Amino acid sequence: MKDIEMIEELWTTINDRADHPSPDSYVSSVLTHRKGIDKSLEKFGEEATEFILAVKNGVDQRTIEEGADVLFHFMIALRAAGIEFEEILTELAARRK
Ligand SMILES: N=c1c2ncn([C@@H]3O[C@H](COP(=O)(O)OP(=O)(O)OP(=O)(O)O)[C@@H](O)[C@H]3O)c2ncn1[C@@H]1O[C@H](COP(=O)(O)O)[C@@H](O)[C@H]1O
Repeated sequence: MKDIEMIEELWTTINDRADHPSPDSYVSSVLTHRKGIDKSLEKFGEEATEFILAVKNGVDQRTIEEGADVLFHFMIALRAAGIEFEEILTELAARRK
């Protein structure tokens, strides 16, 4: 599977978990949390901090795992904020030199 297709599939899954919450779903648990959008923002902040600390300790497999956590929780926060992933890609594309 191409990397971009994997990201697209994950975005579709996140939206599906948001639209059809399931008790077994981690994504649903964040998006339906009593704290509302604050839960996804809190998780994104935590994962970003963990990534920074991991990099400061030297790049290794753990750094990769923390990086994946940051991207995953960023995508959940986007959904919570009502922002389409496509909008981020469009903005990045507009900045191309
Ligand atoms: N990529 C991930 C992914 N990365 C991390 N995690 C989960 O994210 C959680 C974060 O770990 P933490 O240690 O921060 O969490 P915690 O302390 O248990 O949680 P909090 O109480 O702090 O929220 C763990 O439970 C991991 O299992 C993920 N859960 C799901 N996915 C993807 O999301 C899809 C949908 O998952 P579900 O919503 O669970 O169906 C899956 O098919 C995967 O592709």
